Amino acid sequence: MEVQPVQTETILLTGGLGFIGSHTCVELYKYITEKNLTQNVHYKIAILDNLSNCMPSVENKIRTILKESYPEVDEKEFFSFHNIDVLDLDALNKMFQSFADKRENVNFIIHFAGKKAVGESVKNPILYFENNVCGTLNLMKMVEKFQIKNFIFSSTATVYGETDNCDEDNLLNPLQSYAQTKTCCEFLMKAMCAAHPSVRMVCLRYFNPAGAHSSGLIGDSPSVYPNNLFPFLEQVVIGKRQIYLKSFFQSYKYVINYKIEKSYTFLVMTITPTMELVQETLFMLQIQLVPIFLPQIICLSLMIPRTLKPSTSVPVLVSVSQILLLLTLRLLADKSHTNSLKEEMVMLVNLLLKQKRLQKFQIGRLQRLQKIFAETPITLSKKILTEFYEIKYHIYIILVSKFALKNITFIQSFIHLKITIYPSKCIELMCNLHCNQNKFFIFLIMIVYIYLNTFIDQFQINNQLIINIKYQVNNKFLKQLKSSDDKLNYKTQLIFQFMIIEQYFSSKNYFQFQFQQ
Ligand SMILES: O=c1ccn([C@@H]2O[C@H](COP(=O)(O)OP(=O)(O)O[C@H]3O[C@H](CO)[C@@H](O)[C@H](O)[C@H]3O)[C@@H](O)[C@H]2O)c(=O)[nH]1
Repeated sequence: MEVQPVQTETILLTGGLGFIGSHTCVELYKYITEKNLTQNVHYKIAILDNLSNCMPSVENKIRTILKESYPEVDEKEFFSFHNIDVLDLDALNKMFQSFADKRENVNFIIHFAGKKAVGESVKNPILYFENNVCGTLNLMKMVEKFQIKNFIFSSTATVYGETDNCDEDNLLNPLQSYAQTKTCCEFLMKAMCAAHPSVRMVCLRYFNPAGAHSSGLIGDSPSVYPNNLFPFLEQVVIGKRQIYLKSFFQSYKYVINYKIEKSYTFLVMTITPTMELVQETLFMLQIQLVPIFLPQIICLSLMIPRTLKPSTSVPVLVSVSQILLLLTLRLLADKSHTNSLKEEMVMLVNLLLKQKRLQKFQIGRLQRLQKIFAETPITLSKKILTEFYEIKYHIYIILVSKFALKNITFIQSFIHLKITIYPSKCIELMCNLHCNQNKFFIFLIMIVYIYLNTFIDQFQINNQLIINIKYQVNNKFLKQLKSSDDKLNYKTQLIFQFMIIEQYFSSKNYFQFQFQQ
């Protein structure tokens, strides 16, 4: 029997050292490695990046993950990095030609290289149009010249404009330069599809992606000022930046210095549903985001180090209620710290009671807490939690940790809503967030899932992971959430991009580029 020669094809990820690109690379590598074992066509991955918004070290971090995933495969053979700018047409030509010469033709491009800061795009449209549109135009020249058949484009949900209804059939309404550059690129792709019917193109219009790889090696770590809330908060946690969080219910602040260590026990989020508070928070965080990208609800998260040792390295200004809640959680998690934590809480409460600017209800609460401290640890924790849950319009999400899984009945005593999560690569990786509650909810689940995976090692989940979320919100919101329960998984505009990419690779016409106006 005649043996078929193995053919090699290269998948090119532009901007592949960036946030989404690096995760795509890792997932794709797993995918191609499986394929390479069974097929006559072998795939290689090449990353092209000009390093303008990423750390050069990401390359090695990706390699580490690849090696760990498949120790038996030599990653150097299947993964290469090229420090090239998409604006440099000569360099692009040379690179594509060199792949062709080696008979490793590029047949897939996933295009992430682009600038993405909305605020900056408004101030500097020329930079954005040049970078995003000309970069894509150059790649289209390569598509034409080297007869590349598959092109996936990292677009954005901002092409829809200020609307909650982001159906693909909607009219596009890009409001700022960033979105306009992406829309331009989409039109260019549409024109290319019309001119070259055999070329398949896909646009991914995602919202705010967030998350990190479970190895903790790669995540959203921009080299410039973070544009998203989560990398911002993460930089606070690692001590790169200071953060000033303020409780919306307690007007004073308490400065606390905690040494932030690598391993975290809990992530607690305080969510507040009004836009004013969002604005206030952003102001506090000194983040400037264009409002349409914001969810109606914003999460403030604070990660808690495994050991709560006072230190001068990272001053974090948080609200008293958060600290108390966190200490309570610590208390629940680790009985050995019970006494010292209890002392810490007592100290905190006493200290707070001495504050001059306390309001009546705050004094009442602190006094109730004082009484609670006299009780046994478990009753104490329950009571404190209950105390916090009574805060109207606040939602506390307790992440289910190893501890919590063991104590699921305890957690269940706080349940109002039970959510089942089907872990999948796609969810772990990232999903997208937009302003409506369904999506927001999925976003939360995703964050919960990502952090569980990232920070709680030995965390075993088989098919289902139940996250219990206790919340106290107004009835309307609650009803809406409940009634939308069934739709949570699929009836959203979220794009789980890896699902898409996988399907894209495996089905011939399914993702034929579609564009409607
Ligand atoms: O001309 C450029 C501009 C950027 N980059 C690189 O491209 C990557 C972009 O990644 P990052 O800034 O982390 O952005 P992501 O969060 O991955 O954003 C992706 O998703 C956005 C939509 O949400 C798109 O706008 C972006 O183009 C796309 O990269 C970075 O490594 C940059 O160094 C280039 O190589 N060439």
